Amino acid sequence: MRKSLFYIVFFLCIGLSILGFYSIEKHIIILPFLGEKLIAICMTIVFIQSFYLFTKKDNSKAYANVPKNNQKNEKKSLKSSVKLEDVAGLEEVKEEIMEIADFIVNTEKYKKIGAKVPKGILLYGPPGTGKTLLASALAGETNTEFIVASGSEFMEKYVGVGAKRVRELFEKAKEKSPCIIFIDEIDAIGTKRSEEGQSEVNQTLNQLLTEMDGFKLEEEEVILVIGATNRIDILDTALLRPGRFDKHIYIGNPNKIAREQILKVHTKNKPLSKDVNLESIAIKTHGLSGAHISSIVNEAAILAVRNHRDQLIQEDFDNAIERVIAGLKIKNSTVTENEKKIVSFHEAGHALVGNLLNIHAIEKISIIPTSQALGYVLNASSEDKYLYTKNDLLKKVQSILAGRAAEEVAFGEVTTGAKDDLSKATDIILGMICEYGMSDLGNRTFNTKMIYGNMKEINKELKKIIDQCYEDTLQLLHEHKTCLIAIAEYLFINETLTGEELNKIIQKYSN
Ligand SMILES: Nc1ncnc2c1ncn2[C@@H]1O[C@H](COP(=O)(O)OP(=O)(O)OP(=O)(O)O)[C@@H](O)[C@H]1O
Ligand SMILES: [Zn+2]
Repeated sequence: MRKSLFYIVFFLCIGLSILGFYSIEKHIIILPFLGEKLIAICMTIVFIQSFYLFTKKDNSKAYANVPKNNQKNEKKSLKSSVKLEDVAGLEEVKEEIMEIADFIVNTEKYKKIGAKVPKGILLYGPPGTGKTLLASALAGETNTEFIVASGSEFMEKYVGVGAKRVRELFEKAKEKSPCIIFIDEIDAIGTKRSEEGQSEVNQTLNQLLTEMDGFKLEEEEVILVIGATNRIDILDTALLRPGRFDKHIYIGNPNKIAREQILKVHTKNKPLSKDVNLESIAIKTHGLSGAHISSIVNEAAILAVRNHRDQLIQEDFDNAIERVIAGLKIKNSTVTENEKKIVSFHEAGHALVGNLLNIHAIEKISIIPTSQALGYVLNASSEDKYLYTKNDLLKKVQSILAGRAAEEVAFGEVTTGAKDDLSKATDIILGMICEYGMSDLGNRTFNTKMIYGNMKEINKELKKIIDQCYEDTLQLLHEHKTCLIAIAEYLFINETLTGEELNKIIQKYSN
């Protein structure tokens, strides 16, 4: 509106000036009010407007280089045909997703009672584990529009373009409500904001935060934003706050049972020969993701065609596994059977000692490799504790050393797998000696200078405490060796173990 008024005045003034000059030149009166004064005013206005037009920062030029289809960021929304039955394994996650589906389908029910419908869910975990698949299954189950975007497509070298695209994305979503926006690789826009530089990243993230805070939805409108990332650790904490992505769901690599289920889903429409044993394929694909398994099945089918067979045989799968694993070269992607056995004992040791010394409730034990470790014990979050007795700390050290001790009890020798454990145990004991006055060196602290001055005594004390803890742990594990073996065997076969299953095994063997 303001723009058109600008041009009306501009052309009107040009017209009047031309008419004015013409009438002066020809000595005729075209318009009675068109005197020299008015001509001068019109020319001044034209001059000012032309000056403005030439000097104005031309934003449209900046956008001109942005590829045409991106300029409008035309996002297609679509109905997803994926259903939860297409997502194999991930039983607990599926349950959570079904609860969220109920929020979307029966919004009224929740709004009536004053319950807030979740705005954002963050799915995080290693690549290829089915995050995208889950989001589209949620859209499929609820029959809602599904808008897919990727964090990287909001990143442009032109400042402001990313923010504009985020705005357009949400406008589109409001039109399509009820709708699910899926933003893959959200870390591309959601990294921690920097003080200076990277203003494009900052602006785009700020826009996303504003949109999520502000989506002022009409009564019947429902928009759910699902973000996916492999790197939750680098996300800006502002994104994870309540009201934004406040629900975080971890999606890890599948265990053996889940891998077998994924194999079943992906071989459903493929002719398999009788010799194909999905369980044995599941065992051989330890540490691989759902995406890897899907490509193994596809590779096996290609091999069958190449060999002029109309059925997939076990050999096709074995060769496909080799090819996929060889092509991966990912650290920890798969471990040998022997390593898997050692890791089973190592993690069983941590879990058993943690339980026997009553340190913390255990939620889950896993020997599925991640990029950080070959296995892990996940503690159930208990209430925060700020004060520890000397005995608490010694027990903690024992549970940390229990991985290595279990290796020694089972195999008579230790591996390099306890590197991190040793460094954690050392840190705790150094704290006991130098910060908390909990050693035979007395009720005192040591500052850095003093540590250098008393290095020998501190080292001696450290060795004494850590050796004693290790001895105690070894003894405890020897006493409960049958139980240790039972846990390790269960882990070896099933790859994951819940706290409940662990308690059952311990109860069975400790009587
Ligand atoms: N649980 C599963 N059940 C069935 N198929 C799966 C499962 N997990 C992964 N897949 C297969 O792997 C493919 C890739 O999965 P998806 O794209 O959902 O992974 P992602 O976690 O989003 O990966 P990224 O983090 O790399 O984006 C899927 O299309 C599917 O074929
Ligand atoms: Zn360990």
